[in-house]
Amino acid sequence: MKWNWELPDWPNFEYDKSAFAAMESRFLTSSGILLGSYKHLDESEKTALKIELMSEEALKTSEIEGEYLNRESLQSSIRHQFGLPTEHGRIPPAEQGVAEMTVNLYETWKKALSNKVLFKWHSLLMSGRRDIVDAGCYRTSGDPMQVVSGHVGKRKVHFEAPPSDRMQPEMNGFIQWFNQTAPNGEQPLSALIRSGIAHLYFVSIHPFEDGNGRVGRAISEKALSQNLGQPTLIALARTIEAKRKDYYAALERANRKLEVTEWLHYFAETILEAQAYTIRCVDFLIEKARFFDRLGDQLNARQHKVLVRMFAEGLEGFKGGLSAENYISIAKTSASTATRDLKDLVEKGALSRTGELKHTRYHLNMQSFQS
Ligand SMILES: Nc1ncnc2c1ncn2[C@@H]1O[C@H](COP(=O)(O)OP(=O)(O)OP(=O)(O)O)[C@@H](O)[C@H]1O
Repeated sequence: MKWNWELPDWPNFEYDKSAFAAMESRFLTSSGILLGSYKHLDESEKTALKIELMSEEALKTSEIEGEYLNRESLQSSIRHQFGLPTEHGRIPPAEQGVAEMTVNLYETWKKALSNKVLFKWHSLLMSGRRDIVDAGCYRTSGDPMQVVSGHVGKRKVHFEAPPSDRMQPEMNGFIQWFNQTAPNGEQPLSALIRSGIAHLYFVSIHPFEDGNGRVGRAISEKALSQNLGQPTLIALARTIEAKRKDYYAALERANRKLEVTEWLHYFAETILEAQAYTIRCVDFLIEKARFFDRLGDQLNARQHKVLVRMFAEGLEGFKGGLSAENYISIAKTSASTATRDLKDLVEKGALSRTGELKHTRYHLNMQSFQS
């Protein structure tokens, strides 16, 4: 059976456009909501959110292929590139590279795609990799480029990409398609369809020796930013990573045909889910600001410190809730003071309490401050 790029109509992808009208309009509406909420944040909160979401994306896009990077180094590197103070010392090359690529993607979203941009991203991603022969250029190896899984003897080939000598013409075609389908191009496409085709089209060519998934996800985010007319902080890689198997399965079902409605459906759902996460992050920050506005002068220094620490855990919250022991260790106080402080926080509606005796746990009571 042939791969998609071996079919006579390659790369003319087909799909049922009408199947995406509702999702496209949901995407645009939610983008408007996001923008509206974002305006409620002050400058320092906006910066914190930007750094947090960008480093999470950099972390997760690497994790998809099993590369586990250091979160603090990523954050530090991103902060540094935005000219913000950092505490971290030397940043390892892998973290530095992906952080630089993430910032470049954010800052140059408007620019047309080109070989040069892709080469730059690739060389950044390959920073510190001595095993890569073709860094910052398309692959040249005469060996087949395959996506495989399993150990030797039980290897399964999920996909084989076009041979290396086709890379430059294939990529010229891809780049031309990407720029032509931009909102200001000759054949504009809607956001979700364009972003989804861009990803599948790019990973089907698989032009680099390594890093194709990461560059492919960056391309999809660039497409979304261009269609929205502003840089997105969409948690795409985070959402893909959370259901990594679905991602591989969706690609595998799509790579032998040019009818891509099913793939686009998977990808559009993923983008909407990613966008919903970003909205929750913004809402969380707004809620946090309201929470402290409301309670600020009623809190003692220990209570304030512990609540700040709980909020630092983000949307996922303090795993399993906060215990009295956690309070004692964060506030550096005695058991009796912790008991009194915690009781007071529950009475003030700042925390809710679950469990009894040594299983007692405390959770941020965000809902109680919603108007
Ligand atoms: N069946 C498939 N058909 C086409 N593309 C696939 C398939 N399965 C996986 N892929 C893509 O190939 C990528 C892996 O490509 P590659 O071998 O270059 O590793 P990588 O570049 O290190 O990946 P990543 O950037 O995600 O870490 C996946 O992330 C995915 O985007």
